[in-house]
Amino acid sequence: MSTVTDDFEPQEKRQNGVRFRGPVVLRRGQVQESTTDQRLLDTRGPTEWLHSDPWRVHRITAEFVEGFGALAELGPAVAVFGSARALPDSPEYLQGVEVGRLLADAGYAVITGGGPGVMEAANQGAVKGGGTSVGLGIELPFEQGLNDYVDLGVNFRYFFARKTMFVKYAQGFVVLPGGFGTMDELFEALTLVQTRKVTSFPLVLLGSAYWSGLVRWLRESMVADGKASPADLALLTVTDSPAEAVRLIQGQNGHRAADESAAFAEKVAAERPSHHGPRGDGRSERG
Ligand SMILES: C/C(=C\CNc1ncnc2c1ncn2[C@@H]1O[C@H](COP(=O)(O)O)[C@@H](O)[C@H]1O)CO
Repeated sequence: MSTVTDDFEPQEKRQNGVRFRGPVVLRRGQVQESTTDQRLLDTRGPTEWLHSDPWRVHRITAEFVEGFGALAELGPAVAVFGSARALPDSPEYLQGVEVGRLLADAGYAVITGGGPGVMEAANQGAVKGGGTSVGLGIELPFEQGLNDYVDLGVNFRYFFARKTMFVKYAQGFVVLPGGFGTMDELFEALTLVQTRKVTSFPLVLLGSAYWSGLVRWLRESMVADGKASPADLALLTVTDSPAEAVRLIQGQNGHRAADESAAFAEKVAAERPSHHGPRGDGRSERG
């Protein structure tokens, strides 16, 4: 028989092997060792999950609604991606802090995946620069929670809902060295720009030593083999300088985010108390 309760239960949290589901605390054998994404995608699981999928749509919708609601008034923002495994004294972490700070200086809110490594670094930089530090966390089997530098955080169960938020609320991506997660985020954005689903969306790769091998492969294999065009490759810019990365973002956005921030703040103030104004950045709506 199909069960609908799971689709409306509150967000789950896990700490030291204990699972918290709203007011419910689960220990030992009661702890369910899978995430919502796993249960949605796992066709080998008990059939109740398959029958309850139609009801799950409500929870997916709620995740979009909560994300849109939390980020609607963010103003100009840039997403920073990179390895969850970068250690605090690594060059990547230090560059993440620097780029987060410079983006904040330039008037951008900084959006990350809210996790450790480069995400934490960029959030730390945003805080240091006096900017808005945003983390869009994801429920993972080895969940670590939002890093301490996230000031505005939203936790997602579904990767696809979370990914929509990055593209919808950022004006560009700065991508530091990373693994599968970083590649996923980079190539999703590349595909959206290539197919003109998103326009004027700078994609800056920070760290030429790491990225040049990938760019070479894209040019010498993918483009050479006719699987993408040289113009598609030109959508990516590689730099070693966080300052240059921010300039590239500003250049493609056509104006300084600080100007937009001020205009946006005025617009929001004029529209209070409704708090439901448009994005105010002059860009078309995404997602
Ligand atoms: C693996 C570790 C922690 C995992 N925690 C994460 N929290 C939030 N977001 C994450 C996490 N891991 C991956 N992501 C997303 O993918 C990108 C980084 O993945 P990569 O494979 O490390 O490149 C990142 O931008 C996130 O959006 C700690 O050991």
